[in-house]
Amino acid sequence: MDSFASGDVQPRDDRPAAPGKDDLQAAGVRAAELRAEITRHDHAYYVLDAPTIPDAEYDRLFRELQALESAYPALRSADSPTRRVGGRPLAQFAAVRHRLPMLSIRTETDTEASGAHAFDVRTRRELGLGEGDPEVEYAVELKFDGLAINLRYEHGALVQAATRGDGETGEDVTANVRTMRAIPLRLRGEAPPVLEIRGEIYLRRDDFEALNRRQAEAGDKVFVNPRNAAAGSIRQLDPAIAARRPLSFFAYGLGETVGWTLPPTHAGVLDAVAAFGLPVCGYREVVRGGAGLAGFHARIGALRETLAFDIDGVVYKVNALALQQRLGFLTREPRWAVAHKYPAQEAVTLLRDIEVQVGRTGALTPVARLEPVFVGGVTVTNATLHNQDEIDRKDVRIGDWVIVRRAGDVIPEVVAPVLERRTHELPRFVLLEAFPTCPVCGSHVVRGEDEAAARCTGGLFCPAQRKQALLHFAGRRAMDIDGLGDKLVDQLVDAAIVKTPVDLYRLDVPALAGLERMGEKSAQNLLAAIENSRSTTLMRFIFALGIRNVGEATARELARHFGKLDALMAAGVDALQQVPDVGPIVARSISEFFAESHNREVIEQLRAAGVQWQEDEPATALAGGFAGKTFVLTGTLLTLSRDEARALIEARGGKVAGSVSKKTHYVVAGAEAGSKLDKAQALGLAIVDEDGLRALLNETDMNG
Ligand SMILES: NC(=O)c1ccc[n+]([C@@H]2O[C@H](COP(=O)([O-])OP(=O)(O)OC[C@H]3O[C@@H](n4cnc5c(N)ncnc54)[C@H](O)[C@@H]3O)[C@@H](O)[C@H]2O)c1
Ligand SMILES: [Zn+2]
Repeated sequence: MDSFASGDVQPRDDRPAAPGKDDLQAAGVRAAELRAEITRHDHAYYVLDAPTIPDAEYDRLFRELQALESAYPALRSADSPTRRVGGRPLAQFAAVRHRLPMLSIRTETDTEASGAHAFDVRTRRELGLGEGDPEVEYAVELKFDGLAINLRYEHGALVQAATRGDGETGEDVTANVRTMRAIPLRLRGEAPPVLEIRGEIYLRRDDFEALNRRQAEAGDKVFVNPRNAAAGSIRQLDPAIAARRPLSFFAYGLGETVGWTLPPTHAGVLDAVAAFGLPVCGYREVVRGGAGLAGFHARIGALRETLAFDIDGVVYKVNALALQQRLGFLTREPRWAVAHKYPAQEAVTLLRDIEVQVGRTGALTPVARLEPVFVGGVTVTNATLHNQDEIDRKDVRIGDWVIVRRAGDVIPEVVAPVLERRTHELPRFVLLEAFPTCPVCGSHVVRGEDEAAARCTGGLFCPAQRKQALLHFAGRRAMDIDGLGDKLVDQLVDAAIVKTPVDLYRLDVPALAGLERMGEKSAQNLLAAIENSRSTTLMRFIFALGIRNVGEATARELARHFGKLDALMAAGVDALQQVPDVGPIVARSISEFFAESHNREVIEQLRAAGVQWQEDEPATALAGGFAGKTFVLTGTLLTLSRDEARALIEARGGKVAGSVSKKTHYVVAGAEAGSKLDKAQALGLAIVDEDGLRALLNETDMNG
């Protein structure tokens, strides 16, 4: 077991009375380990904008080191990460020496209201306030999850924008920041000679998702979270790229000011900053005492998920600037402010296994079985992996350490594997290999080219799909069983009275009598409706089967084309594609459905139970000469309109498709044929002109 998993040490404020020599030695070894580890993560996070562990894990390491250093003062060293802010600035940017250092904020424990009260108690103590003294006033705001920036305005004009860097020296990112619409190039109103405004550059969640979609489509790097996307956008060298990134900004404080009379409170400062034309977040208040802080923490916690942007907590600041001055600073943080975080939404744990869940429509969702982990306020043991594409994209494998995310009431998900902790090669997970058959019903599992999900094909039989299948079967446009709605289907299935549609035809009054709110009269009505449905049409019956991709219109065409159910059930993919509107995807769904023996059994049982319809002779095509042949029409034909050409081809059993693919048999090219012709040539397809088409038509007519 390595350091992340064992990093559960809580900070200790009181030192042990007399640490033994061995303790000190062990603590020294651990502290050195932690420093190396933290330094590595600092680099990944601050310099590369690409962290490899969740913040909560990092915070745990950091607190453990702080606790060790406070317990064993001998271990303190000036170069410890606990003494420093942020990371080293990148050398590609010009260095900016901050007039006033840009610090970090102390973080209070994330347990309920205690963090709020602890800060209030400490502040009162440090200000020397006693019990009789009034409550301290605090300005409270959100802790935005982005990147700190210092904006320097001289005589109202933006002259420089700098990152925090290591707190003393930041990076000059003026050119990039100038492209941001949220940041005014000129202040409104009467501006002082020097005014430095500090705030956070961040990305809204929707902007972040759109950005990642664009990145993925362009084959570019996808960002882990909005914070890293914002930091990566500001800290790159081409302002044209920064200009295309949808960055937002909130001001939360000041740097150097010259020639400006400051308002007496922090809240007043933010009002003034807003009046200068900078965005200031509306979620801020002035409250009193620990209870006031705790109240704000709870209010924001409740609406956190509904915000348009990520926050990781709230920030409490002593409101009066005079008191802020009295409190002053520690090495890396002011004494007058703390961040009070919310329970972490991400954690690292072991992926023990991948199982699948079968949904109401037969879709198989891979589910991660996890070593239990506390995240987002609850213990999580399962998380969704969505589908095979997501597993491939994230490259998640059984045996990996994975980052798990649980935000609000959202289903926990596996975000990514921690690749650096994959110590030996693990096999890739392939859902169709792990689950060739449905774990619920044993029917075979398929995955269409058109969709991300793998599916159980046993639609009529599979217990997971039972309710959905019965509802569809009984629907008005299907078997039209009046009175068989959601509630009744739930009752019948939950009481195991009905498993497949066949069981409907075996119901009687005694079986129904036991159900809640089912009187004798309604039982009889239902039975009459079921009885009525025994006599139906082939089209309704086909539709009622609930074959994927087969709607009412397709069911009608199938019934017309095949005339008999057995002919439809025996048809292969090619024969199915002769039916109007049936393309390869629909043909595949149909043939997979009938290939599943569980479905065939249910159909046989339905027929045996007396479900019947009128069967017809198959509709015959004029001539079958073009059967199985796909044509694409392009350009203008001389004597035929497109519709006429199409009708002639279809009358002979051929199909006309809209686009050229490897599966196209003939491309009919008229005058001014464009890209379709180019593509046909590139694919080496048979290309005919209008005369050629006529010749083909004649030929089939003679042979047919
Ligand atoms: N995952 C990793 O590998 C990794 C590595 C390093 C740091 N981190 C994370 O970075 C954070 C520590 O970094 P930090 O020192 O920048 O501290 P911090 O981000 O927790 O707090 C200081 C920063 O908060 C920001 N802030 C947001 N809203 C504010 C407001 N209303 N008022 C004032 N400031 C506000 C400012 O940018 C300020 O610089 C932690 O959350 C830590 O988990 C993670
Ligand atoms: Zn199944």
